[in-house]
Amino acid sequence: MRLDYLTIFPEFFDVLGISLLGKAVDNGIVDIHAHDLRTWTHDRHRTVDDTPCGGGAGMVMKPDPWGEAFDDLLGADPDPSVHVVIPTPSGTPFRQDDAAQLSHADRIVFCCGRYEGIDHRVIDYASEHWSVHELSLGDYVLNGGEVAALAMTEAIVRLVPGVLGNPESLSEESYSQDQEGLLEYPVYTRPASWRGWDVPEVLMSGHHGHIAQWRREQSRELTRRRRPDLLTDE
Ligand SMILES: Nc1nc2cc(Br)ccc2s1
Repeated sequence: MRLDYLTIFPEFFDVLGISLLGKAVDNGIVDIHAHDLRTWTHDRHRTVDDTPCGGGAGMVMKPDPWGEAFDDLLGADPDPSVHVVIPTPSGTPFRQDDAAQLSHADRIVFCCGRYEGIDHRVIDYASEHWSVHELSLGDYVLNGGEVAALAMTEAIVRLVPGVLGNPESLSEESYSQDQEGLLEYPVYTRPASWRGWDVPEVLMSGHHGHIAQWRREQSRELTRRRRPDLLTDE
């Protein structure tokens, strides 16, 4: 899997060389390239933004640098197997299913906007050539798409075979299919008693059936309280 990041702050993505994702890069599972969008500017000030047409506050990212970056990175031939991800507050919610689908992609290009956003014609042009995903992390606004791209990258890459040491742990996580899309149950480890708080007895019983039942009940109760929207049968 090749991941490209178009951004005016490429150093944001230096962190991807650390820990699990770093190992995935060292093992050749993932190939990461961060690009400074100003590479594709030609004026003395390396300008990437301009005032919004129709007025309004702030600045909008000019289309030219993005188009020239696409030309260099992707060429002009349409290829639906290339996924262009644009983090944006106005995007569709990024969910575990999106991470799962994108984990099968061979190529993902993250376009990290700043200011008031990217000239919409960039999205229109990209949509004619590649598979475009305008995705939001949640109902809040960041200063740019870089932090969102990092979060999406981790959610996607950890699902790629060979990246996680113990892929079995994936099946018991929140939102995973095996968890029926429910929130993950509370987890405990030793000591059995800590500052007056004990590990639930059932988890110390060694009775796997009872433990599985308790965990299912905990997941449903937690989901009912915190995320009733995830419950499909109520
Ligand atoms: N939640 C999000 N906020 C932002 C802001 C900008 Br500016 C660009 C992308 C995103 S994704």
